[in-house]
Amino acid sequence: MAFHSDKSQHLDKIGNVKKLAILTSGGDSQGMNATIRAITRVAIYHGIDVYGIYEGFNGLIQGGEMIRRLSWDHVSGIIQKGGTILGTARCKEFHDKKGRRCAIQNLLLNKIQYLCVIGGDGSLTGASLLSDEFDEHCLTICEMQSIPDIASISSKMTFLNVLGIVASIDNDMCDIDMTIGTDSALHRIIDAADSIKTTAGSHQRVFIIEVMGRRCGHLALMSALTTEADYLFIPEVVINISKVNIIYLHATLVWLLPNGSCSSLGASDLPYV
Ligand SMILES: Nc1ncnc2c1ncn2[C@@H]1O[C@H](COP(=O)(O)OP(=O)(O)OP(=O)(O)O)[C@@H](O)[C@H]1O
Ligand SMILES: O=P(O)(O)OC[C@H]1O[C@](O)(CO)[C@@H](O)[C@@H]1O
Repeated sequence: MAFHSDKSQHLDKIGNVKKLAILTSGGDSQGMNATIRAITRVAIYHGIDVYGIYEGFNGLIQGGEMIRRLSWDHVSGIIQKGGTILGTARCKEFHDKKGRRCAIQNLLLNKIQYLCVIGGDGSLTGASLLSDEFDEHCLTICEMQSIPDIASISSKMTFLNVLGIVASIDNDMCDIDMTIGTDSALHRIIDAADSIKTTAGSHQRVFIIEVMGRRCGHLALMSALTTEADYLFIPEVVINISKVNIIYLHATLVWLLPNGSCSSLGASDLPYV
């Protein structure tokens, strides 16, 4: 493997090797590993030190062992695997400024100025806040003087570059064709729905299939179309369930709705069929 020949490319303004950290956050989605692999290897190719932050923003707030160096080999053999080798999480503390200040503190301590956040809309909102608040948090951290030499570290780290990559099965991000993970999730739903249909047909039963997608009906809509569902309920279209004509003993009646929509639709009141 040939590495980048221009050594100056990977040095920052004061001559240190650039450090890039990667984390995955929110719901896991197929393709996160391929993304981690691609970023790690391209960065290493350019002479940049790469770090993995484990368990999303939790790991960034915790620091220490949760931030570890990633080598070329660490990301070997993961391209086809679902989930994320870095682990993912939802992190309550990150919603608060105090949590994000801890995150900045750990980035300073590790001298990391480039951060790549792989996740859904929530994760990228958090990442964007981290970038916006960088100067403010640096100032507070210096004033608090809780870390030795923090003022000198902070004076050398004058910026934080944050890159967001949209990975979510929900496909709920505007201006992009498809979020990483959506297509694989769709395949899974269609496989499952196809199997359920044969049982529905054999028993003359109604099956309600709840799919994921949170407040976005994309997965439900696409899978309803491709599996010939008779009814489709999505958050984007409000339907009065009492007006839906339930056809008893319909051979393959399949409904699709994103998770969390059941109670608002009153679907729990449906008659047993
Ligand atoms: N408004 C926000 N401010 C700060 N941090 C946030 C915000 N929204 C989300 N986050 C952080 O990002 C994490 C993940 O967000 P969320 O649960 O919305 O998942 P997501 O990134 O949208 O992924 P998915 O689409 O797979 O659900 C949250 O647990 C929280 O730590
Ligand atoms: O059980 P949790 O943590 O709320 O996660 C479920 C949510 O995560 C997702 O799988 C991905 O965002 C959504 O489709 C779903 O609503």
